[in-house]
Amino acid sequence: MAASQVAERVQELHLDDNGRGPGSESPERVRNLNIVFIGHVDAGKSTLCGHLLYLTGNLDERTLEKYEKEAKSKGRESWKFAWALDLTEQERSKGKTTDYGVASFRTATKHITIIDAPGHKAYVPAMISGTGQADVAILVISARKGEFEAGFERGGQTREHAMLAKTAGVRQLIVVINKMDEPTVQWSEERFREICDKLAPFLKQIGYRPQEVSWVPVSGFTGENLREPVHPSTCAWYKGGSLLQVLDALKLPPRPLDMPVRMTVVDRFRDMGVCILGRVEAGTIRSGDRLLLMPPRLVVHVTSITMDAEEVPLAEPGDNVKLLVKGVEEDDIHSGQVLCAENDPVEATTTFDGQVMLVEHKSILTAGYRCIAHIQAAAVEVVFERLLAEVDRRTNQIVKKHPKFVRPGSTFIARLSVAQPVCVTAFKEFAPLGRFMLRDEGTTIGAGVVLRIPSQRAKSETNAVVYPDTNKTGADGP
Ligand SMILES: Nc1nc2c(ncn2[C@@H]2O[C@H](COP(=O)(O)OP(=O)(O)OP(=O)(O)O)[C@@H](O)[C@H]2O)c(=O)[nH]1
Repeated sequence: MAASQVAERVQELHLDDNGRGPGSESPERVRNLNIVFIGHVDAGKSTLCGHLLYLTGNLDERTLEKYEKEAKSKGRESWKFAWALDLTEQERSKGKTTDYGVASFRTATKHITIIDAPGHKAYVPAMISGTGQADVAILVISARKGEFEAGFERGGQTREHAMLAKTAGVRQLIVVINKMDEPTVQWSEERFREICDKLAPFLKQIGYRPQEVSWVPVSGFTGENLREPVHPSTCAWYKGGSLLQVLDALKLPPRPLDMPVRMTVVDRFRDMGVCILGRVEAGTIRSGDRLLLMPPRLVVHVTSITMDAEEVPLAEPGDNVKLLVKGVEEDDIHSGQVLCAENDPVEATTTFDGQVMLVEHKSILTAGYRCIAHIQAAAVEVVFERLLAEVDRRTNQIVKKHPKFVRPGSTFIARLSVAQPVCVTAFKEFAPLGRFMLRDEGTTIGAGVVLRIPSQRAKSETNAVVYPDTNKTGADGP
């Protein structure tokens, strides 16, 4: 699905009133929380999303019956909830999500936008775009015998997705152990614990602190423990809240309202004029504002702002919005660009120093190596110009200067250059524009944070290599 179809999808789902009418000004308005569903193929992400929409009144009986009939006619009856998000023919006939789907619902305290990311390996770039917009990730694990194991082993998407979520800066993780109803599981505490015990050390290793992770057993298919806590006659040992209760209790991430505007561009299309889809990372955008599109440095006039198919007067950090704009042509706009405050734009660069964690790579890596860097929604070719230092990940101290090569598993600092200018900032100055992921031949090989932009060295008055805040790397670093 092109991201331009997102708005149509949201409308098709008969969404509830989202409380964002013209009078709903900050700070009283209900705050939005973006949640991405990630996990191995067939873990049950789409089913879970569809069932949550149903239980929150955003998927009516009639539509569900329609999906059920259509699914049955294709021999895929059990897929009826998944069809609420898997809307393309290709997705339905294959039973696989190929691009991320978006919908939203309300809980007692929050407006929640859900992003259903595809699980299949081939669709990781779409998953990266989806995750880049999220505040919270729900890592869906199938408890079914053999399925957890297949997803968690090397090459499975459980590890890769969790790592990508961490690198994309998603601080809160909810691990949903799904398919608890399945005959090989039957709400077994032993199976639940076995999965938690295997996953927890891995999550810690990639940087999630135990207090950032919640664990919830559910059945996306029967709906147990989604809205109401699971009945003790089905599961006597689980004493925590239902998935919606856990979501309701989450703290909202801080919103940098007072910073200059930064909105990452995810897509563009034409609909009564030129439209830009993206996520506000900092500042407040009001209709009537003039912004600067970087890197091309074009002035953009915002004529209206739409969120969840409803016009709103302003957009704040964390909001995924559609801007109707004047002053630019559709062809001027590309994913990965950043809309900025006109008097304080982010600069574009083709060179930056980054601290990289090389996770999976078939051999050693040397200067001159090329791969694809995902920087916000942009995918650009990147070259490792120079290896500057190898770093001990735990202490963040340099262990070797100017290494000739680095091995898989190592953390190092390198000077990187990209084919086209990109908008990045040092991670410690503004984290949302300071992260990147590296992929080669369809595999995620590493992740990194921007340490500095060499041309800006004079400003920082130092020639020394600058590191991310050591205290922060455990939580925010790659
Ligand atoms: N028994 C049982 N089956 C489930 C549950 N959740 C999902 N399934 C089944 O698992 C299969 C895959 O479900 P999907 O929701 O399409 O999985 P997905 O993770 O979205 O898959 P991709 O979109 O391909 O990544 C379908 O046959 C579902 O009916 C569950 O809680 N219990």
